[in-house]
Amino acid sequence: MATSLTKRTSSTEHRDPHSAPRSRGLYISPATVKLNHIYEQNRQRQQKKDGVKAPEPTATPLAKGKPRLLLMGQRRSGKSSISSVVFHKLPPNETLYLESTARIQKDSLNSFMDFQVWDFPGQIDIFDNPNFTFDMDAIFGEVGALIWVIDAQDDYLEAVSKLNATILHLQRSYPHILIEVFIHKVDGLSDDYKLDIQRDVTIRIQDELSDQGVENASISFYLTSIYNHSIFEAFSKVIQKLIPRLGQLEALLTSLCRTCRFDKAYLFDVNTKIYIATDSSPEDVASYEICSDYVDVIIDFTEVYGSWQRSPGWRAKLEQPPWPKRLEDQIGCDLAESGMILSDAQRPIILREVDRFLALVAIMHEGSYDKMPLINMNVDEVVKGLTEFFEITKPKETRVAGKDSIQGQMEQLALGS
Ligand SMILES: Nc1nc2c(ncn2[C@@H]2O[C@H](COP(=O)(O)OP(=O)(O)OP(=O)(O)O)[C@@H](O)[C@H]2O)c(=O)[nH]1
Repeated sequence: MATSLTKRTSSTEHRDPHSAPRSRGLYISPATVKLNHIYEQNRQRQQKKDGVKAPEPTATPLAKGKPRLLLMGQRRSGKSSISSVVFHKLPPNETLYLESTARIQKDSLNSFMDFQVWDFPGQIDIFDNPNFTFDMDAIFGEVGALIWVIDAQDDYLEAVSKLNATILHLQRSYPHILIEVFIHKVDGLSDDYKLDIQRDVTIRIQDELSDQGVENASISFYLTSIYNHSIFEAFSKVIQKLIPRLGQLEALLTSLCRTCRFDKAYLFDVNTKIYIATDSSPEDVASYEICSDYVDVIIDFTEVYGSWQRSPGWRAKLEQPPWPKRLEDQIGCDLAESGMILSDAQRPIILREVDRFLALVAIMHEGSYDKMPLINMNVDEVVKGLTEFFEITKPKETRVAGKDSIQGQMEQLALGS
């Protein structure tokens, strides 16, 4: 069995939102469609309430953009570190040298779903700043989720009260925005203390909001640190909320796990190690960690060997007995695949590339190797289903172009090429 996965082809780029749209700007993801719909609903509701004609949006948010995640919180709470570690693979220790952010940092991420991550400077209080008036629509109009970062190693009372003020503002004008609270830097804190902080922060926010008559704000809390997998898990859960028809992806993975008797299956965005879907079995941190480390190993391996061209002589040698077959026919699938056995539990892990951004990673049962042909067949079908799932959301012209490029990638990757 050969090991191969495409190189990191998705790019993170700093892009001015006012710059000319890219050719892929034509691509309208369902998440964007949903956001646009909510945006329009709010605009009309506001218009009815105020009795005045709300301004038509200058350009539809749909045409402008991609779902946006906004990172906010106090100075030095860890926003830039989170964005650098998750989206730019900065080693956590190197975040010590990050400078304070002075302007909004905008990252456009081209992945299985195009989205933006904005890092908002902690030194600016957007709702209480006599020196500036901000264009709230430009900042919050397309936001799918606001991630509020609280430094758990510091006095967090002020951060909580600013978060409360922000939620109250957003509830009025942008009630569709999901509020995701990262209680951050929990590394080095005892488990009991972490849970105490989480309970305290939750109660303070709920009390304040219910005093103000806000009962149904959508707020979630996560304990995070850049020094372990928790930040990737938290981001995974936030991103999943922005994926339309997530239930169908989960159903596909659940049925794969049932058919092949897998312990757990994840669909990973290989560049960020965010999992965008998993099966419905209970969450298991250890499984996520091992699968995510495995994706890392494969990516590193591929960066070294991925574009390695085999010489005709070497190829001929590989195609001789005891395996007298074309190299392409010696493997279970024509895409990239990889397998590994965990030495402690004897549970093999299977990895299969879905497209250039996504990989299916699953933990199998002990002894599953006997049933490999059957498992490969089922995995093939699920990979086909997943490819279709992401393909049908693209407009026709993007679909054709995308297919070509994926095909090109696959040709390169066809084992041994
Ligand atoms: N222990 C620990 N330190 C962290 C963690 N995340 C970030 N830090 C540290 O926190 C400090 C501040 O991080 P930044 O990312 O610059 O904070 P920021 O919120 O972007 O700050 P502003 O740009 O001023 O708004 C850095 O020294 C990081 O190394 C974490 O999970 N654990």
